[in-house]
Amino acid sequence: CGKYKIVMVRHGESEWNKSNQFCGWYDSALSEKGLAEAKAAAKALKEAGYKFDIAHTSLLCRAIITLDIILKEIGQTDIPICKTWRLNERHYGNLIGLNKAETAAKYGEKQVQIWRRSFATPPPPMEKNHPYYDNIVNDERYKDGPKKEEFPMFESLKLTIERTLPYWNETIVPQIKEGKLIIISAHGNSLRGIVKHLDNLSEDQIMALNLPTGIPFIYELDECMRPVVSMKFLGDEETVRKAMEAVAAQGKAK
Ligand SMILES: Cc1ccc(S(=O)(=O)Nc2cc3c(c(O)c2O)C(=O)c2ccccc2C3=O)cc1
Repeated sequence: CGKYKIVMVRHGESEWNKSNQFCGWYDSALSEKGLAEAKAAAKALKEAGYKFDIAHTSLLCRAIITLDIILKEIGQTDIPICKTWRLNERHYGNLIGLNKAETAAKYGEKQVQIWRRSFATPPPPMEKNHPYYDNIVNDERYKDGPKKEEFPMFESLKLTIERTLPYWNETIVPQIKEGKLIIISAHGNSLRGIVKHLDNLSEDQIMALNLPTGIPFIYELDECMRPVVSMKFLGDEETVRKAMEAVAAQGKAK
């Protein structure tokens, strides 16, 4: 087995996921289903009996509340919680708030297909007249970063990964090496950045990987931070089997 372990979990459905709207840095709450997914993740972690030393999460409440539900369930609400914009979901720019039909109507099906398949092509920047511009850009939760002049108005998956990995390498890895048992509660695309890095996945491989929501997974790492166990899902047999099948099937999807 590996020298080190780390637990990660992708938060569940948000209200804007439910209404099929691009969410990104908009602070959409967990839906009832998303809360239930957090509770299921919490039960799985309680079963597993991990004693965490520290937790990391984003500045968005859907990830923070998922973490809170987990820590309450396992009776570890006293551990330090580090919140960082670097674990935020990808910033979908001017698409934030649009649903599928509005996106296609505004930018065309062809452009949607290009964005859908690309690693480095960003969505259009959020404009000053965007309905949620002030809500996001002027939120005081960003007082400790990113700097005003570097505040993203859009992110490709590439840009998202490039701002998540420094946090992994400079903050989380040293804590793992100190022997801390860590839990990360974050988002589909920020967790993709960590998984891509750990398993040395290609751009195509990581774009094909949609992490299941509300199912904690473990990485066991050797002393050089190389995975000896990758993405081991936690939960009842049925949940774990379905998650593994879902991830395996994506890898094959052409
Ligand atoms: C809110 C929403 C819009 C479009 C869809 S989709 O059925 O067309 N599928 C889809 C669409 C996209 C994407 C996607 O993964 C997807 O499944 C993207 O990743 C994406 C990234 C940056 C800009 C635009 C997109 C994007 O339009 C699903 C949900």
